[in-house]
Amino acid sequence: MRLEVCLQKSFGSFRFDAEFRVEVSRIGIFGKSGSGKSTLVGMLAGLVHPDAGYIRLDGEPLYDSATGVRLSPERRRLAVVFQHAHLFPHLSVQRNLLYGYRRTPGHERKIDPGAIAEVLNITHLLGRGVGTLSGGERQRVALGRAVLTCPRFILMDEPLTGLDEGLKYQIIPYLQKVFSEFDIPLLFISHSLNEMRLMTEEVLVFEAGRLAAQVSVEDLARQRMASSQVGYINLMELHSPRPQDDLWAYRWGEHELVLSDGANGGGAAMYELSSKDITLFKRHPEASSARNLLHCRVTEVFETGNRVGVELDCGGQRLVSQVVHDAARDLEIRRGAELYAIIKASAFRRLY
Ligand SMILES: Nc1ncnc2c1ncn2[C@@H]1O[C@H](COP(=O)(O)OP(=O)(O)OP(=O)(O)O)[C@@H](O)[C@H]1O
Repeated sequence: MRLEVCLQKSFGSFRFDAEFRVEVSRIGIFGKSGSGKSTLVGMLAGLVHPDAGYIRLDGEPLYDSATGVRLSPERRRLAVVFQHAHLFPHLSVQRNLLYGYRRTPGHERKIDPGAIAEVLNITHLLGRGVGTLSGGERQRVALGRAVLTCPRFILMDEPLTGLDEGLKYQIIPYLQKVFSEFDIPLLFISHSLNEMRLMTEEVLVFEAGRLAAQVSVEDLARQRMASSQVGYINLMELHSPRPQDDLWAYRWGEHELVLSDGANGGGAAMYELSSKDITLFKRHPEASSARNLLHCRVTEVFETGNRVGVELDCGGQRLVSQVVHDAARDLEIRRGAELYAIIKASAFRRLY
């Protein structure tokens, strides 16, 4: 997908004014409350009328103030999923799901309703009224309904905000599966960095209606490290745990990691580990209460506020740690240096 945008819009003293071009299929829109994220979504979807500018999708103008093109929301063939699912309360889950599908011309219907219901794990809910659904189930139905219209891309405006942490992380694997299996481009709005990292590749950062940066999601995570209380969050997908005393052992590249919070079921689980919870040693420490001692090599050193960010290669796996400048000097941290990283079993937090 190629999306080219140049838009201006004023609401009283607020002015949105941005120009960008993206060619990846998972785009993030990141920014504080009031920075203009929903205004952009509204203009892309055709729900908010811009003052001037253009929107081109794969070269086709959806809006162009210079030539007078202004496609209606239906003709843009984009789908929007909002924070609140906006399901039709008088229709069953099945009829909600099929609402857009039935209105989509036959030759554009590329996705089987049964397949999407299965991926979203809502097959058992099809006969139910939507009033009986949990928040997470409602969002899965809303996403299914959007996907079944076979849109050219899906705009998700803070779809997980308002759900509690546990529920949010239960839904993310479903979202990931939908977007990888059905190959639909995604524009995902959130002010959660973790959500961005799990859902997108490239991020447009908005500040007060202006595009402040267009960066890879990894660069965004590093840039935010200094201002975040939790530093850099290492996201680690771990598989097939093995019980070890009352802890869990996971193979991780050439190493084995020992965690106190092991996943039941044995499938893939996503963990987060803060850069602040990794202690570095220059030499092998003889004994430690921490259960994880990893031999690693420094692959990159970068400044992050008044700390030094240290990217490590730990037996083929990547980890980002952080130290103060004095510690970086004592440890003689530089690219290629060999170090030991120590991590407590309790430092890993399971997301899903
Ligand atoms: N229809 C409108 N009329 C007047 N002002 C509006 C309208 N829509 C948005 N605004 C203003 O435009 C600014 C940007 O709003 P917008 O909803 O785009 O921000 P946002 O980044 O999506 O915020 P949030 O994260 O809180 O949803 C805000 O100051 C908002 O009050």
